[in-house]
Amino acid sequence: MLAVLNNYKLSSIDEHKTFHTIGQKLVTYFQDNVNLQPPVPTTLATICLFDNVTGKLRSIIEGTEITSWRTAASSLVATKYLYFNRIDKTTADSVLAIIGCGVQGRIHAIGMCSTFNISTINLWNRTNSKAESLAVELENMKATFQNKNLKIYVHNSVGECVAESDIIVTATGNRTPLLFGHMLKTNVHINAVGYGQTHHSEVDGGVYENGKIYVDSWTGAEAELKTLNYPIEGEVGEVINGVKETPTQALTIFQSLGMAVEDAVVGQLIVELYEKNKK
Ligand SMILES: NC(=O)C1=CN([C@@H]2O[C@H](COP(=O)(O)OP(=O)(O)OC[C@H]3O[C@@H](n4cnc5c(N)ncnc54)[C@H](O)[C@@H]3O)[C@@H](O)[C@H]2O)C=CC1
Ligand SMILES: O=C([O-])C1=[NH+]CCC1
Repeated sequence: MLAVLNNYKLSSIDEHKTFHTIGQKLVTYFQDNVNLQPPVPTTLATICLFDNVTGKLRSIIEGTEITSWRTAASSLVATKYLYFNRIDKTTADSVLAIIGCGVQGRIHAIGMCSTFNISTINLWNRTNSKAESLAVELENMKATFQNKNLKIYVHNSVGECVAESDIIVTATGNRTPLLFGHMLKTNVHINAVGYGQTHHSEVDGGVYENGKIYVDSWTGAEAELKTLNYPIEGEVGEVINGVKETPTQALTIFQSLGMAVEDAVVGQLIVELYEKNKK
């Protein structure tokens, strides 16, 4: 995944300076890593930054943690613009479902509950004990969440987990659909994050058929969603910029692909912070 970005600002570093970045991320996904002792993350990443004048390698950054946070951050932005902007916020009492409680499921749960007024979180994982562990961790973090009275439930089936949920995150490596239309209530937003056989493996075609699909990047979608046989409405960025209207339809899907620009910019920020603190 290669990114070239010119003329952008990192206001937390210097609001007047303009940055130029060439970055590349290498990412691997080895599902059996969880069975090692001690376990190793299944998704591992390394980010390289290159000098934009000479092309010379400038920094190599451990990118696993960056991948987790930037992926959850994209889903948070998508949820804000595709879901929270279409509902009546005064009566909003949103219920979140996390399908797959690994690294991504955990970070999405923490990010969503820290950012939005989530009253209930429903958890499901193939191995139930992992969902139970996340439930304990979230219980201990409640004081830091927007809604301090958050209710946390662990479910034995995906259907039970999503039945009352408004916002759903799918973050498994499942190669066949787990989420079907008949399981969903109306007015739901889905963040489809996991990569199985394809990016759209976790969600059944019937859900895509009845929903409005948004992506992080058209370029990514052209390469990585060739087998998705349903129309894509637009990029989340196009909704943010007002090029596309905020959806009013009840079912929206953010098909998360992951963008190299996210990794390159966060990588650049970390290098700048490192160099600033060295001085
Ligand atoms: N869209 C994006 O930008 C990104 C997507 N991903 C993808 O998200 C998914 C999750 O990544 P991580 O949380 O890092 O992995 P992880 O291995 O930490 O978590 C995956 C969870 O899903 C469960 N799971 C795995 N295979 C399953 C299956 N066949 N059926 C049901 N449950 C299953 C596991 O029990 C585990 O708890 C992966 O497919 C990964 O490739 C990861 C990073 C970025
Ligand atoms: O953007 C990314 O890092 C990934 N997308 C799918 C798996 C990892």
